[in-house]
Amino acid sequence: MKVTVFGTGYVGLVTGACLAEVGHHVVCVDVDADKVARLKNGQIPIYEPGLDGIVISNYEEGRLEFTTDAKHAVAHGTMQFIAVGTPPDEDGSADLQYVLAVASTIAEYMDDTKIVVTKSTVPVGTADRVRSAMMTGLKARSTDLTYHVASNPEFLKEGAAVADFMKPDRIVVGTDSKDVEDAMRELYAAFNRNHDRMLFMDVRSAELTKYAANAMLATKISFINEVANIAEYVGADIERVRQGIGSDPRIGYKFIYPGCGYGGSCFPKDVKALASTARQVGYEAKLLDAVELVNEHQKTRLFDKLHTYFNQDLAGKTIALWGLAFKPNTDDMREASSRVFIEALWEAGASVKAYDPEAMNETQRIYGQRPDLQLMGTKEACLIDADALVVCTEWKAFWAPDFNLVKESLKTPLIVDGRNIYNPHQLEDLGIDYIGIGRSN
Ligand SMILES: NC(=O)C1=CN([C@@H]2O[C@H](COP(=O)(O)OP(=O)(O)OC[C@H]3O[C@@H](n4cnc5c(N)ncnc54)[C@H](O)[C@@H]3O)[C@@H](O)[C@H]2O)C=CC1
Ligand SMILES: O=C(O)[C@H]1O[C@H](OP(=O)(O)OP(=O)(O)OC[C@H]2O[C@@H](n3ccc(=O)[nH]c3=O)[C@H](O)[C@@H]2O)[C@H](O)[C@@H](O)[C@@H]1O
Repeated sequence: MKVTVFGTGYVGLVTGACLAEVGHHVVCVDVDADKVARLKNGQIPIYEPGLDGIVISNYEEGRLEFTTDAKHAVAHGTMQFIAVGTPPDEDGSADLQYVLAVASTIAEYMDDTKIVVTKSTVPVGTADRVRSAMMTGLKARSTDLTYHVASNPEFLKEGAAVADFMKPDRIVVGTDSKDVEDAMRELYAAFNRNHDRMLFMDVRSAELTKYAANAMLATKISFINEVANIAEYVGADIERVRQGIGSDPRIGYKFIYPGCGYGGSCFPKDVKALASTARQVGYEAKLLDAVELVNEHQKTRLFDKLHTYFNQDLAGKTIALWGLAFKPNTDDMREASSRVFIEALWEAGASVKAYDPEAMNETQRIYGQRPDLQLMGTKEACLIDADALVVCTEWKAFWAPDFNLVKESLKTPLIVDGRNIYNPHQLEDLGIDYIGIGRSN
C-alpha cells in the first residue's frame, strides 16, 4: 500500500520503517530539513535498537523515502499518517498546532480520496478538529474531495520501539467506516498473523484508550513509589513487597519497579493532558493529579537522600552520576529524573561527573559547556575524586561494576541507587554505604 507519514521522530520514523519493512511504499515527510538530509545520508537522528538497519535497507531498496516536499508526500499516500509532536501547553493540555497544520497541508495538496490517520497522542475530539481543519482547507480550494479521519494510537516504548511495533499487543483503530477498517486490516496484515490483535472502536474511544493506557502505567509507578516511601518509614524493603504483590496475577510484576520517578516525553505529558481534558469538561481528576504530584516528589528523592547523608551540605562536593537518559536503551533526556537531580546539585553548589552509554551528546546539547558538569568517557572515570556515586538509569552496563574499584575511587564509600539494582547486603559487606529507594537497610 502507499503510505505517507508526517513526522520522522520516534513514532513517525519507526512507523515508516516498519511499514516499509513488510513491503509497503512509504514516504516520510518532515519540516526539519536537517533531519531529512541526515536520514537520506543514512544517519539516524535517534538511538533506537534495530532502527538503523531497517531504515537504511528499506531506503536503499526504494520502499522508504524521506522528503520535506509536502506536496509530493500528500500525492503519494492513500493513507496519510500524522505522527508529529503534541507537546504540553502551559496549562498541561496537548498543543495541537502541529497536528492541525498537517491536516491543513493535506487538504491543501490532496487531489484524490485520502484516509487521514492520527498516530500522535491526541485528546478526545481531535479527529473532529482534524476533520474541520481539512474541510476549511478544501473549501478554500472549492473542492469537495472525500476523506476519512481515523485514530490509530501508538503504544511503542522508546528503547524497544521497533520490537514493539513489529509485535504489538494490540492495534487500536478508531473509525466508523467499513472502508477504513478494511484498509487498516490490509495495512497491518503482516503484524496481525497469529491471532487478531486489531481492536476497532469509535474514534473517541480510541483517542481515550491511548491516554488511559499511559495514565494506568504511570499510576502503577507512582503507586509503588508511594509505597516505597512508606516502606522507608516503617522499616520494610520495597523489593520484597514488590515481589509479594507482583506474584498476584491480578497485579502482575510489570511497571511496579520503584525508582527516582518516571520521565520521558509521554507519561508526564499525557497524565497532565488527560487531567486537563477532564478539567475542560468540568471533572476534577484527583487521582491523575496525585499521580503527577507523587512523581514530581519522587524525582527530588535522590538529592534529598544525598543531602541528608552529607549533613545538608553539598557545597564543593563532586558527585559521580551513572545514567542520564530517562530510561535505558535510549538517548532521550526529556523529563529525565537525572536532570532534576543534576540541577538540584548545582543549586546546592556541587558539581557532577557523569556517564551514560548513549545520552552524552544530548546532555551536552541541553547544558552546553559548564565547569560543574564533566562528561566522562567511561563509568569508572566518573568515580575518580568523586564524593559519592549515584545511579539514575539502570543501563545493563551498571549492574555489576567492580565494587572494590568503586570503593577505592570514591572519597566517601557511598552509593545512592535510584533504581534499586544493587544488593544492599553485598555492599554492606564490602564496607560501602548503600541508600536505595524504599529499602530497609
Ligand atoms: N516517543 C514515543 O515513544 C511515543 C510518542 N507518541 C506520540 O507520538 C507523537 C510524536 O511523538 P515523537 O515521535 O516522540 O515526536 P518527535 O518530537 O520525536 O517527532 C516529531 C516530528 O514531527 C516533525 N514535524 C512537526 N511538524 C511537522 C509538519 N507540519 N510536517 C511534518 N513533520 C512535522 C518534527 O520536525 C519532528 O521531527 C506525540 O503525540 C507522542 O505523544 C506515542 C507513542 C510513543
Ligand atoms: O506514549 C508513549 O510515548 C509511550 O510511553 C511509555 O513508553 P516510554 O515512555 O518510552 O517508556 P517506559 O518504558 O514506559 O518508561 C517510562 C518511564 O517510567 C519509568 N518506569 C517504568 C517502569 C517501572 O516499573 N518503573 C519506572 O519507574 C522508566 O524508568 C521511565 O522513566 C509507554 O510504556 C508506551 O506504551 C507508550 O507508547
